[in-house]
Amino acid sequence: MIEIHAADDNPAEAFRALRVLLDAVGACIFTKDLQGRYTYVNAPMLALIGGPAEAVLGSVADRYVDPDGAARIRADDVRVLQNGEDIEREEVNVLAASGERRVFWTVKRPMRDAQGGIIGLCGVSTDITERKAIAAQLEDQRQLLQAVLNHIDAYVYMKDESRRYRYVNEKVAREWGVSAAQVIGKRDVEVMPLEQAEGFWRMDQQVFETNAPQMAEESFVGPDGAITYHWSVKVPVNYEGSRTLIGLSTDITELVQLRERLRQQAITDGLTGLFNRRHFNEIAEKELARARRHQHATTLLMLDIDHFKSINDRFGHPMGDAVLQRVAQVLQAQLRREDTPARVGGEEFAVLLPRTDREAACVLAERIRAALSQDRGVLPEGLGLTASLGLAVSEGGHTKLEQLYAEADALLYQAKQTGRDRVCCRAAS
Ligand SMILES: Nc1nc2c(ncn2[C@@H]2O[C@H](COP(=O)(O)OP(=O)(O)OP(=O)(O)O)[C@@H](O)[C@H]2O)c(=O)[nH]1
Repeated sequence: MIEIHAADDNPAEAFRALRVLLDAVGACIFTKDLQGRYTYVNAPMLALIGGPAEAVLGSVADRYVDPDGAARIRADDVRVLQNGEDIEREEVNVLAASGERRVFWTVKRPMRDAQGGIIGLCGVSTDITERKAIAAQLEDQRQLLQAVLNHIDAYVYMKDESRRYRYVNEKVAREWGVSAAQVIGKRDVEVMPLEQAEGFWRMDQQVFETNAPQMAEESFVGPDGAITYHWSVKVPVNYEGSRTLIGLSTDITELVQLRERLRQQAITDGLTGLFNRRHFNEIAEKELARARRHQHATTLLMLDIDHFKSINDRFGHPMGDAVLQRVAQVLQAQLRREDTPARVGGEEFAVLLPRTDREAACVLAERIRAALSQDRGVLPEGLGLTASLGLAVSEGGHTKLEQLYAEADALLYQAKQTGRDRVCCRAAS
C-alpha cells in the first residue's frame, strides 16, 4: 500500500512523495536531456536495466540494450528532441543486463521550458511482454479454431434467442450463397426466405424452451432450389450473457436419398412401378378406417390377365413382362388420382377405389376391361389381351380387408369360370 502525504508548504516532502509515486506505478519512467542522456529513472527502470542510479544518470540507452534497439531508441529520441514529436510505439529490446528480449509500449514526449523551448524528453515504458505473449497465444488458438471450424465438414453456427446469428462458419455461408460477415449479427429472417427461417426456428425454439440439446433432421432449400438434408444437433449455451445455441449440422442428403430409394423399392413392384401387395394393404387398411369414420363405400377391384401363361410360353418371358407393364399403364390411364392400383401377384392386379359404391365401381371395372381388350400396345398384330375382374364393396368401411379380398377373388374366379374377359359384380343387396 502506498501512502502519500504531500504538503504544499513542504517541497522536500512533496518531492519525496512524488518519487514514491513514480516508483510505484508499475512502469519504467524516465527523463532525458537534449543529448538523450538519462536525467531521471524510476526504481522499476533501474531494476530493469541494472545498475545504481549514479551510474545510469548521465548515460545513454546504448549501454543497456542491444545495438538495434539502441539505434531505434536514438532515432526516436531525435524525433522528440529535435522535431518536438510525440512518439507512442511498441519497442522490442534485448536487455544487456539479463539478455532477455522484452517488449515495451513506450510513450515519449518533449519537455519544454516556460518559453516553449525543448529542454529534454520524458518517457514511460510499459513492459507488455507477457500480455503480448498471451495475446499471440490467443490469436494462435483463434486461428486454429477458425481453421478447424472452416474446414470441418459440417455447418457450424451460433444463434441467440432473438434469432440473431452470432457465428456461422464458411460452409454455412457457402451453402447460403453469402459471406459469413453478411450473416453474423443478422436475424434468420433477414438472411433467408421466411418459410426456411421458420423451418429452422422450430427446432431452435425447442432448444430454448427445454434448455436441453435437441437432435433432428432438417432440410434446406438452396439459392438454386436444390434441397439438402441435414442432421442437426443444437445445444443451449450462455454466450456473452444471452441465451444462445450452438448448432452443428451435417449433410445427410445422400443418405436421405438412399433411404428414399430403399423405401420406394420396399413399397413398389420393380417391373410395373405400381405399389406392391404389402404397401397396398397398408393403404387399404387406412382407407377402410377413414371410410368407417366418414361412412363411405370403398371398393376393392381384382384383375387377372387371361391366359397369361400362354403369352409367356409363346413369346417368351420378356414379352410377358412387357404385357404386365402395359396392363399397369392401361389401368392407370383409367383411374382417378385418389384410386390406388397395385400389382399384388404374378399377373394379378388390385385397385382400391375410395368413396366408390358398387354401381360406380362396376362401371369403372367394365371400362378397364374394355380398354384392355381394345389395347393394341404390345402383343403381335391380331392377338388380343384380355383380363377378368371381380370386385367387392365395403359399405361404410365395415367389411374387413381379408373379407374384401376373399369376395373379390371369388368373383374373379367366377369371371374366369364363365368365359374370361368379363367383370363379375355381386348385385347390390
Ligand atoms: N413374364 C412374367 N410372367 C410371370 C410373372 N409373374 C408370374 N408370371 C407367370 O404368370 C403365369 C400365370 O399363369 P396362370 O396362373 O396359370 O394363369 P393364366 O395363364 O393367366 O390363366 P388364367 O388366369 O386362368 O387365365 C405363370 O406362367 C407365371 O410364370 C412375371 O413377373 N413376368
